[in-house]
Amino acid sequence: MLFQVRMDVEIPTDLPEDVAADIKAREKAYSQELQRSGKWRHIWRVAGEYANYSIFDVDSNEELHGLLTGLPLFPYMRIAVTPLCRHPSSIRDDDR
Ligand SMILES: O=C(O)C[C@H]1C=CC(=O)O1
Repeated sequence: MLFQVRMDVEIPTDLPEDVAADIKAREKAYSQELQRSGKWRHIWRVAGEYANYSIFDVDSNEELHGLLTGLPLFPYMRIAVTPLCRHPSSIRDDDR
């Protein structure tokens, strides 16, 4: 199951810099591990914003929920999820 996910990050300005740096480092490792696993298929920065558009490929809504709530930055994010399905004109075999 494919989902487009938009993540907007809002780290409080009063969060100590070292704490924020640690969370971002753990977020990067978590994200890259999921990308290597194929669960997090794409990630794109929204130009000019601390936000991304991502594509997740998961087995269920529950799995997506678990992955998103496990993000180290989750407490500081607004997340919007859009379910996707194959477009009849797609020429890509892996769009499912
Ligand atoms: O930078 C972001 O968009 C937030 C988050 C998503 C992956 C990651 O490494 O950080």
